Parts: sequence; C-alpha cells; structure tokens
Amino acid sequence: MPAVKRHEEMNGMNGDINATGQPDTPMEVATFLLKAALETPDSDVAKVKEHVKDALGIVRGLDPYLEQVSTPASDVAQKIWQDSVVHPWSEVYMAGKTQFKLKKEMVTNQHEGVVLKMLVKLMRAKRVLEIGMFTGFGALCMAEGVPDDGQVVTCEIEPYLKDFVQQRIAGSPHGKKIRIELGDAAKTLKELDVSTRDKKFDFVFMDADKVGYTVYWDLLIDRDMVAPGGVIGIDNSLMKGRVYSDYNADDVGGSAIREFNKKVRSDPRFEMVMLPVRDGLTLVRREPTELVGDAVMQAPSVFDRLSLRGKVALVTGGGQGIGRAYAHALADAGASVCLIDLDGGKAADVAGELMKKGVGALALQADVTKAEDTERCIGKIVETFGHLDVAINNAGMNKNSDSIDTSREEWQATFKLNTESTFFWCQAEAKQMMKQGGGKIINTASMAATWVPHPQNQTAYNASKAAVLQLSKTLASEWAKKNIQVNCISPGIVRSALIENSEALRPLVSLWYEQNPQGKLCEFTDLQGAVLLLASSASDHITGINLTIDGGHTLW
Ligand SMILES: C[S@@+](CC[C@H](N)C(=O)[O-])C[C@H]1O[C@@H](n2cnc3c(N)ncnc32)[C@H](O)[C@@H]1O
Repeated sequence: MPAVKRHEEMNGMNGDINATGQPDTPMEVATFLLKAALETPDSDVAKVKEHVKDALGIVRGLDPYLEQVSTPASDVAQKIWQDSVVHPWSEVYMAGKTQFKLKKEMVTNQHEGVVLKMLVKLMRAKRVLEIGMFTGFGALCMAEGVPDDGQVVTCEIEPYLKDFVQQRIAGSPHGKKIRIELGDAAKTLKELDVSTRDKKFDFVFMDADKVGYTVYWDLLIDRDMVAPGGVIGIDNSLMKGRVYSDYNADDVGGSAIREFNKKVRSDPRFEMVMLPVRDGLTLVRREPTELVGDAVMQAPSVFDRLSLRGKVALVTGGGQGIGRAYAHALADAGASVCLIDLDGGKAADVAGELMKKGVGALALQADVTKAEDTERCIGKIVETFGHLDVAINNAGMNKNSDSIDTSREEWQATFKLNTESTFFWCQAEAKQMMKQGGGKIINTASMAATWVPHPQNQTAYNASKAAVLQLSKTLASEWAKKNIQVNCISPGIVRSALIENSEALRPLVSLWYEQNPQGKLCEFTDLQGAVLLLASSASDHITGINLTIDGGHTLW
C-alpha cells in the first residue's frame, strides 16, 4: 500500500518557508541545510555531507539542550529513569514476566518529566490521572508537583511494573501520593469513582497504547472524569513525525494518532495546543460550558467571588497577632495590604512577609487614636494604590482590673483606642469608600462584647467592645445604601504570646480550656476564613452582623 502523502494534505504548508523567508528556528535551519544538501550536485559528496552534518548537529542537540537548561528531575526520579533504560526488558519478557515486550524507549524523557511537573504545579492540580505508567518516572514527576494531599492515580496493565515502581518510589517522600490501578486502562477508567467534584481529575496524562487513545478519550469525556477547567495531556501526539510526514506514514500507531488528533481538533467543545515536547504533547481543555438559566446558574463561581485580586485593604494593628493573620488571609486572596501599627518595625516585617507572597504591601507607623494619623494613613494608601476597598479596624487593648478598682485612666484609654478610634477610622474610611461607590469595613470586637468572660475582670474592655458592636450596626444601617458593608468579627480567647507571657493570665489558661466545648483556644488562623468572607464580594448582602469565632466558648 503506497504511503499517504502527508504534505499533500497540509495545504502546501512547508516547514522551510516562513513569513521572513529566512530560516528562523532550529527546525527551519535544519530544513534549510537538508534542502541545500538535496540540491547539491551528486558530484559534490563532501558538500552534501557537510550540510547533513550541520543539520544533524542542530536536530540531535535539541532534546539534550532542553534538558540541560531546564531544572533537572529529582534524584529519585532520575534514578528511576536510569533503571528504566538499563533494565533487561527482553530477558524479563522471555522469562514470561511481562505479557508485552516492554522497551526502554517507553519511558518519558527527562525533559518531558519536568515539563509535566511544571504543568501540574502551574495548574495547581490536586488530582492527576496517568494512563500508562511504565516505570513510574512521569508519575513521580507529577506526584512531586501536586500538594501533600494530592494524588496521582496511574493505570497500568503489566503487574510486573507495579512491584518495579513501588520499590523505587518508596525512596521518595512523594511516593505515597501515587496509587497504582492494575489492569486494562479502559476497564479502570470505567470503574474509577468520579461522582463528585473532588474525585474528578485536574490533569490527565494519556500515554498508553496509541490505538486505545480514542477509547480512553471517549471514557474521559462521556464519564465526565475531568474537573471543570481541567486539562488532558496527550503524549506522542507527533508520533515520530508520522502524523504529518511521509516517513512510515501508514504505521498503525501513526494512523491512530493522526485520526485521534483530527477527532479532538474538530470537536468545538475543546481547545487544544500541540507542543513539540519530545514526541509531541497536546494539551486539551474543555471550553467552559455556556451557563443558561437563572441567577444561581449564571453567577460567577463562589471561589471567584471570594478572590480579592485588585483590591486594596488596610489592617490596623497589623504588625502582629490577629491583625497579622488577617493581613496574610487578605494577601493570600490577592489583595494589596497596608499594615498600620504603633510599632512601625513590626508593620514593616509583616509587609516583607506579604511581599514574599507576591502582593503589594505598605507599612505605616501610626497611633490610631490620633486624628492626624488617620488622615495621613488613608491619604497615603490612596496615593500609593489609588483606592481603598477593605478596612479592618483591629487595633485594641485589654487591661484587667476589678471594677471596684478600675481607674479613670484605664477606662478612658480603653475606650479611646477600642471604641473612639474604631469609630473615627470607620468615618475616614467610609469617606473614601463613598467616593469609590462602596467598600467593606470589618471591626474587631470580641466575644466579651456579648458575654462576660471569667474569672478575669475587664469591665472597661467588655463595655468598649460592646460599643463597637452597636456602632458597627448603626454604621451598617446608615451606609447600607452607599454600598458599604460594616461587620464585626468577635474572636474568643486567642492563644497568643500576650497571654502566655502574662503572669496574671497564665494560671487562667487551663480554666479557659475547660470552659470551651472544643477544649481549645482560638488560633490566629481560625479567624482567617471569616475575614476573607466579610472582605469579599461573596458577602455583599451581609451587613451589620457579628461573627463570633470562639469554638463554642459562649455556648456554655
Ligand atoms: C509509553 S509507556 C508509559 C510511560 C510513562 N508514562 C512514563 O512516564 O514513563 C506505556 C505504558 O502503557 C502500558 N499500557 C499499554 N496498554 C495498556 C492498557 N490497555 N492499559 C493500561 N496500561 C497499558 C504499558 O504497559 C506501558 O507501561
């Protein structure tokens, strides 16, 4: 049967011609040299050889160079790769230990392994499916890219390979993330439980028998096995050039992949790009389904609504403790954050931490009880970032005293910081937010605003925080039509250095544990989900509430 003339099907596309008319890529230069060799008179064998030699240098140097300039695979992965290429596969087959004649070329090359790892990381993939595991090189590379609670499920038909892989991945801390499913991949794909979102796969790497690709593809799509936004990576999609050239064009694998590539390309539900990584790696993504229906169907994903990308936030008392934890939560969600603290050094330290997360951060030293500092800080934020979307008024103090002894100084200082400054910061923030069409204000109150902590006595604190609740509700009501939501977070007793370093409070800690239904105190990180919710557009209809986060402390 005559070979199919692939180039005739390619609308005259020719690798040696580009828009500039000059060879511009390694492949074009190699093509140019080979064409020159073909056009050289037969008599000039030396010239022909020179052109071929130059072309050879370009072509065969490519993959090693890609490997050389990329971060190498991990030591354990490299060892697996080495073992794969020296293993006596023919002897193993002759001894009847494998049903197919496995060969060293089946292993993914090292460059593709690190490309897979990078892809998995970029996608933040948690669940990966590999169809065709062989010696587990690709599986381990991908396992290194998923988080600790991620998983790589691999399908493999050869029982011999299960032991081979398990022995070797045991040496890697990522080996535990690999689950091997033995059997025909088509059967495994039919049986895998993908009934819920968390069981679907974020990335699928298809690399088993090429004739089976269509079957695997249909199962992946028909069973809805890929998570929304997930990607299917198809290996060997160039099939040694057979899919587009006349060289061995009627080979079974080549024909299968050529037809498969056409099938996927012609399906408008998918977006695909083929990358010339090793033997061709095609990435396929399902176009998002157009959502029709009511407001619930059409709403952006709630994860997107929790994002704070492009938002600017301030946190008073942001240099440590609760404020620092809030600032990190806002930064994790993508906001630029201004840390305001009496201790400018601490604010600067936290700003440094946030910048390492890749967000904008600004540290300002300020005494929040001073009107001029309030004005200065808001002005500086707007000057630096252009707007202010989220304000967390968190600076506060707590002094313990029996009411019978509480001094005027303690009372006034507590109210000045906890209540008065909270109000005037809200006022200054709202002025800016009104100019912008809205914003979010979150005030740190306390479970002590509604409940009397004991046995410690702290009347001024409790009363000052109760006032914060009422002022927040009032502002929420006054500014509701201005699209400013004002809410409170009321932490329970927070485990902190402040408590642990206080001689007076340390003896009370065990009592507080007993008072708490969960038997725990509040950790800074326990407060982060609440601040993200109240700072984001996911809470646009929430205003005037007090979210108590105390592990049930106030239930008893
Ligand atoms: C190209 S190798 C896979 C290479 C591997 N992904 C890597 O990273 O090195 C193909 C593998 O698919 C397996 N395989 C072939 N047909 C299969 C099938 N029907 N079901 C499951 N595995 C199959 C072969 O035994 C072989 O180990």
